Amino acid sequence: MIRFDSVTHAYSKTARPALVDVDVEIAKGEFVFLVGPSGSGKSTFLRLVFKEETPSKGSVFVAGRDVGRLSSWKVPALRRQIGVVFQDFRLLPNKTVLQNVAFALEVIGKPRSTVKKVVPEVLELVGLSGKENRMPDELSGGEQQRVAIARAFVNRPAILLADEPTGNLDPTTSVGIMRLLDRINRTGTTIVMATHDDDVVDQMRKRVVELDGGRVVRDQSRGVYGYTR
Ligand SMILES: Nc1ncnc2c1ncn2[C@@H]1O[C@H](COP(=O)(O)OP(=O)(O)OP(=O)(O)O)[C@@H](O)[C@H]1O
Repeated sequence: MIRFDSVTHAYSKTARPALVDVDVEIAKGEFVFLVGPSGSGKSTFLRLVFKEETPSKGSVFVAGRDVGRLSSWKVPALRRQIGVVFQDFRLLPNKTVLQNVAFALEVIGKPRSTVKKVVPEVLELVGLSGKENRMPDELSGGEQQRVAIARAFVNRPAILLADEPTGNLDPTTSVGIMRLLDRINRTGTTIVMATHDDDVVDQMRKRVVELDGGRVVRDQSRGVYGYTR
């Protein structure tokens, strides 16, 4: 589903590369944690999948396509296959829970009847039924992240990328978010999650890819967090 083929990426010609000669293959339906010290290249890895950045060398394949060579008019179609969740939720503050999730479908031109049907379904899936009309600032951090996950998943993308999704949450709330991501993964969605959350990684026992200085230094199935910060 995702393949990095000798990928090196530098943000500028003079900068030290953020990723160096990375070879990673992620199959459809896998759940992968990206771990590593701050600045090791985790977010850069995710940005390359999403084509927010294009590799300086090597190729990134998503669903069989070399995303570095994708023409710009095809990028929206690529991004429709990928949901993204961030540490800071990034909800639209002036829209309700329902409107935040519906908006993700409206911008890609889904008919109103589809929006009306699928938004309540996904809000039920993430455990937010009954809170449809709240504003983001009337929700807890965990609930806000559930809205963000609903928004990322409402279009049923093949891939969900999560950059430190539990970074702003307390441990108990984080467990709930991880259960939700696990449930989404069980529907067949491939998940790649960058994290510093050692408890989460150790509890889930999924594949762990560790980066250090932009290089892959460990790739372990049913892995643990495995290094001290
Ligand atoms: N937009 C950018 N422009 C220039 N350099 C960048 C940019 N984003 C990241 N970098 C550099 O690339 C390297 C990798 O950064 P990246 O954000 O991928 O690391 P990370 O592992 O996600 O870190 P953290 O855990 O702190 O989020 C770092 O040296 C960083 O300073």
